[in-house]
Amino acid sequence: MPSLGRLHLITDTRPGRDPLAVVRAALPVARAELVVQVRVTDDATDREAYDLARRVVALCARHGATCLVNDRLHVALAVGAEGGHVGADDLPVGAARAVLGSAAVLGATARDPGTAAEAVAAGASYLGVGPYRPTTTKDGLPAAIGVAGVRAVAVSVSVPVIAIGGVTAEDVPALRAAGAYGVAVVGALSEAADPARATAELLKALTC
Ligand SMILES: Cc1ncc(COP(=O)(O)OP(=O)(O)O)c(N)n1
Ligand SMILES: Cc1nc(C(=O)O)sc1CCOP(=O)(O)O
Ligand SMILES: [Mg+2]
Repeated sequence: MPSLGRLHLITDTRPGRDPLAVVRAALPVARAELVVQVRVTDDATDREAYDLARRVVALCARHGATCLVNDRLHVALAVGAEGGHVGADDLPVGAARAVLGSAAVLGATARDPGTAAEAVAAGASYLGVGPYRPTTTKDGLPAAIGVAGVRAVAVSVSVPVIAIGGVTAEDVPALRAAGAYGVAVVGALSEAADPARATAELLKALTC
């Protein structure tokens, strides 16, 4: 299994965004520390997801970065992505592992230690833990879990914890101190005036 990057960039599904432009800006800066998770809206077609993921896989390969596909594991397999990410509404973690195979990177969403333990036992190779803060990027999330919620999961598992939800570079020291291995962001890069510079700031905070 490839070693996991610490900075996870999730593609922005909101209208008017250009996810590939953000990926292109972040890749040369973060290289192998970057994991790009291709996430599309629920109403996007599989063909749309495939076309985006295929392009991201090609870009990541040039820079030694990792591409994962959110939810749609058949798309991950079809484009040759390194793996995928699943949550409560997706395939169960054990089924996702069976689909992707033992060598794949498989992320699972966990908001508490109990769910985290189940996900790891079922084959998750990392956990997405949040929402750390309230965020406007995604609707329908439960209340923010804060540093304490991230720490509660991080101390309970042996796989990397990736904190998600409203994360900025300023949050990274506290999240690392709480045991997070890395962070996943949408807005911190997609909304940045200079996504390459924002990538460098996040990376510095994650690796210093
Ligand atoms: C790194 C990371 N953590 C959590 C999530 C959320 O996944 P999920 O709960 O399945 O929700 P959707 O992203 O599918 O809407 C994630 N994608 N990545
Ligand atoms: C896709 C996603 N999942 C979350 C969860 O907590 O499950 S938070 C989130 C969006 C993260 O975007 P931003 O960095 O802009 O807050
Ligand atoms: Mg999901």
